[in-house]
Amino acid sequence: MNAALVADALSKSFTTGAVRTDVLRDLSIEIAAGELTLVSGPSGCGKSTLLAILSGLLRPDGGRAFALGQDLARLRPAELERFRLHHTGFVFQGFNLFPALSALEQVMLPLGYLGLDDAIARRRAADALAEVGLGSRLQLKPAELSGGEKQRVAIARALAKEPQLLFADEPTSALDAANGQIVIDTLHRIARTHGATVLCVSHDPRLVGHADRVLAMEDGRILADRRTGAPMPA
Ligand SMILES: Nc1ncnc2c1ncn2[C@@H]1O[C@H](COP(=O)(O)OP(=O)(O)OP(=O)(O)O)[C@@H](O)[C@H]1O
Repeated sequence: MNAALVADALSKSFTTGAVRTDVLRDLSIEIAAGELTLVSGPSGCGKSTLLAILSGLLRPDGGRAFALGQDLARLRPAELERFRLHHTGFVFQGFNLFPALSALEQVMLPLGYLGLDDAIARRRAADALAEVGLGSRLQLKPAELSGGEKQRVAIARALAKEPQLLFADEPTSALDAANGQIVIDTLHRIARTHGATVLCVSHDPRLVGHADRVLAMEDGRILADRRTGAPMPA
């Protein structure tokens, strides 16, 4: 398999006071390139922790995490930062937008960190916003956008970097059914048309039918792993 992400016997615990919680227990999984993989499971089962380790935000206690063939533990902090800047995009539940910036400026910002010149960044950002259906909303600030539109700005911001890896943590949980549907269709289309590997963590059952593959997690382990044969979104 052409694996973009590999978890190899990952373990992770958190200790708060005298209480130790084993969050991941000897978890191994390979995530194929170019697919939308959904990690589902009850609250607290370790989904976000798995995503944080595979995206290099968090170090495991045991086992290894590989992204695009790179053993993340072997990267020094600055190298890891560069790897994440160049190869990964993130979409979070809370959108993480800057209140004072327009949709276009939000999307341009990380392109500036990548060193793109202003005109190229502007064009790429406008293209990404058009791709998520916000071509006519470029100048609006977060307060002027609906929840679904804000999440689509966040997706455009991740997409404009043209990352090989896109991580989404509960991207639809703050949205109503219709907007949640648009967001998941958009993520699915990104996986198909951009060849990006999308790893999405959610306990939203609406998402299951839209993923290529669903990993059901419980108590720090993968309990079930199934392909869904999801249709290509329109
Ligand atoms: N930094 C931390 N310090 C202490 N405990 C933590 C930390 N991060 C996560 N945990 C604990 O680890 C467990 C798993 O958390 P995680 O966020 O991975 O679960 P989840 O499946 O994503 O849950 P949810 O669906 O509610 O977001 C929880 O019990 C949580 O309280």
